[in-house]
Amino acid sequence: MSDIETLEPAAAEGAARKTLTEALLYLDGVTVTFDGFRALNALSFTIDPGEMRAIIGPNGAGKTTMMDVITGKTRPDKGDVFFDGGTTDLTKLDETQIVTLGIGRKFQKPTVFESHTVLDNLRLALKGQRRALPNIFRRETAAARERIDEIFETIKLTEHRGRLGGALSHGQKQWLEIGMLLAQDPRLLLVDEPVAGMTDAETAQTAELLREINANGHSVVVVEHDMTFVRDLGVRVLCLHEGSVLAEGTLDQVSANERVIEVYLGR
Ligand SMILES: Nc1ncnc2c1ncn2[C@@H]1O[C@H](COP(=O)(O)OP(=O)(O)OP(=O)(O)O)[C@@H](O)[C@H]1O
Repeated sequence: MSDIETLEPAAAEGAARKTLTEALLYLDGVTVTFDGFRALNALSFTIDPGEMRAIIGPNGAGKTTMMDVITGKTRPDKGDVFFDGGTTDLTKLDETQIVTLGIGRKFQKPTVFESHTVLDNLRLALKGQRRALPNIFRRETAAARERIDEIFETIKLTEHRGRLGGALSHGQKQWLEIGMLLAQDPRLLLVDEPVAGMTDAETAQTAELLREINANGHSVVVVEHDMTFVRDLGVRVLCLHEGSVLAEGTLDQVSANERVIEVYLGR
């Protein structure tokens, strides 16, 4: 056994872990190594059903790798990753199966179809209609139309539905993409730095949007560096560092943690 394999992180201050059967998402001892470098080091945390959680931490802390593990893009070397009260072992599923299970991911950069209308972007994303562009010309059911209207209300783009995706502002593209995720009705949304590059007003509106999505019953994990936004979310915060949990709690608790100040927030 090499030295690196013997290094286990200490339990983080403020950690409030649920048992396997209580948790929507359960990570225990998850380790990912790239060429001998530990991107995740015995990472353990849980997300409650219906919870929204913010994940912060310095560059290279392992936030992206953590999301890659949850979505099946990266396989852990060690550790457990379970969904839905321990019923589903995510390490045994591929990326498509994990999406089908109800875990949706929004990457940092918006990837809407720029040459299609905002409405067609959403139609394409609707469950069962994602296979090919010609699907958008099929007749929509009343239920699908109602769902599209609802999502437009939520993402506040109703009046922009006839515009081309490429004509939207950066913030509007991010909201449209969040709407496209919602069209798949995921139980858990993973959202990576949604407010990077947004104006202050867009940032505030995004916090409101995610709070509403969460209030509608979707669990949400948001990775973000913008502390004003994290404060606006008003949820429990997890700070990652060197691939494991450094601190967990309210934003006030986490930002008062000496180690978090030292490695991330600064004085
Ligand atoms: N495929 C890979 N091969 C080698 N090293 C990798 C790979 N992916 C990530 N890493 C390394 O693992 C560490 C964790 O990276 P990760 O991208 O998960 O951090 P992060 O917290 O998302 O950082 P950021 O805030 O900059 O996005 C980094 O040191 C990174 O260089």
